[in-house]
Amino acid sequence: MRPAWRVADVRAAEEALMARLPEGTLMQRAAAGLARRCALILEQVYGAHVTLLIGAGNNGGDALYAGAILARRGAAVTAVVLDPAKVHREGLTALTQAGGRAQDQPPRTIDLVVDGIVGIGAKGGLRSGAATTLHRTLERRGRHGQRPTMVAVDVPSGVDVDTGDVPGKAVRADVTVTFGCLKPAHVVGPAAPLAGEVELVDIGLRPWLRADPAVLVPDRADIAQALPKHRPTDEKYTRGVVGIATGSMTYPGAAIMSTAGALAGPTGMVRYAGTAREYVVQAHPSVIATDRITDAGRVQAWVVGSGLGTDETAATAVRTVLATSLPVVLDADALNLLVGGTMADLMRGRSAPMVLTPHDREFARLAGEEPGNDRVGAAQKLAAHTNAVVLLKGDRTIVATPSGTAYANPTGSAALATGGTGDVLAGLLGSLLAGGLRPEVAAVTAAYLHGLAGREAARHGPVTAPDVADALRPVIEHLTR
Ligand SMILES: NC(=O)C1=CN([C@@H]2O[C@H](COP(=O)(O)OP(=O)(O)OC[C@H]3O[C@@H](n4cnc5c(N)ncnc54)[C@H](O)[C@@H]3O)[C@@H](O)[C@H]2O)[C@@H](O)CC1
Ligand SMILES: [K+]
Repeated sequence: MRPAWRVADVRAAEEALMARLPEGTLMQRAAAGLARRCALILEQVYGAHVTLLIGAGNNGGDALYAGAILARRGAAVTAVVLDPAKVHREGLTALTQAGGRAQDQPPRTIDLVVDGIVGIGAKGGLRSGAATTLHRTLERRGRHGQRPTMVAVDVPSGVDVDTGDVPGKAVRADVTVTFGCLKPAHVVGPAAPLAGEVELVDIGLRPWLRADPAVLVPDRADIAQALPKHRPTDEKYTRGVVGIATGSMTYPGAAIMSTAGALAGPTGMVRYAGTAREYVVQAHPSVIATDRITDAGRVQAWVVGSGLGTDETAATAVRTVLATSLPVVLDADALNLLVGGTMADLMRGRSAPMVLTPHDREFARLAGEEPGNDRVGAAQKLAAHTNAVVLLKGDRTIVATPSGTAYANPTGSAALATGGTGDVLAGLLGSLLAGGLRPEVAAVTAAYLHGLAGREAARHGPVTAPDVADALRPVIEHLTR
């Protein structure tokens, strides 16, 4: 897992580390890493036109020192200083001594922009002067008429570093070069896609980061390790049998899609219980189907909700599943049925794992308020309140546990914003729970695989939920090979 830390924790670590080093060491390390990446992007530094956007703090200092390194290698470096009274003096001197220059407007030709407007000292959206300069800069073109490459220093300026919120205008970077550790804005919220590709430069900070990370990001190896490995001695109950209680005569598609998600997972068998049974068996002949949950036979986890509707039959289904001592995924309509009343009591009384999978509107109904600007905090709060793992869907899906650990999924894809893909996710998650994964591991794994499957499906054109379900098996196979 790749951890990301909040600003206060980064500052504390930097202070502890800086106390043992000659002044300016960290900035030199940061600038060296930044210049190295810019040089890689430019391929040929000599003769390249580099513009530095310089704000009032050390973020600008990093950019100025990196600019000095590039100027010494023959780049034409121009610093556009937003507030000359508050510029990083030593950095500016280093730049001019290396042959760079400072002015208040962007030059005509720009191959590469270094965004040193603001870093972890940011408050609110980009200020108006900075936004105007950014706008002008983005109108410029490179030596070959191309759009300039944007490299953000530490974070794209204008984002809220701790929450990943984007309160106003902000830089959209192609590459962000960050120092010491990732910050939440790189991995959650609307800020995450603005960071582009994130490169982490080691400045020796890691041993000094003593606080718990704000959020953890799984990578391929984590997911490959989490996935159950099949053994020759396996039978269906060691692989996990999952029960699906979704869909209805009105919404049979939800039942078919959640079953498809479950079948794509590492399950030994899928049982279905509900009024859409005939449709499900037609679409998936290997599924054992009954009308009622109580007749379903032995399962090791339940998925309930999507397409059930909210009538009495649906409420009975949710109640019946919650009354078992099995792990449960509560999705879609089940979440709406949880709002208020006896369901909440049933949830509180359970000791078996539960995973809630809301999108924003379902979250708002459940929590009584929108997820808001701090999606990690919101998911953590709902998880603590419901005693369930919460998987808050989004471009960067968040998984939060009742004890406060949070994960951000890095494989999100706009392709997944289409009807029925949530059903596939819930089914897959159920099959991972039935396979014995801890609920937060199952949720993180399901989100990751689902995102990869969405990307894979999108390579062949517009994506439908069946495409995502179909893409899951090869994605899982590839990952575990
Ligand atoms: N603290 C350290 O040890 C290190 C810090 N480094 C760099 O220093 C940065 C932090 O430096 P600072 O603490 O000086 O803070 P910043 O440089 O991030 O920002 C502070 C300045 O930005 C202005 N500002 C705040 N919000 C703004 C907004 N929304 N729009 C426009 N301007 C805004 C403020 O007036 C303030 O003067 C890091 O992000 C990193 O780039 C690196 O050199 C590595 C070491
Ligand atoms: K920046």
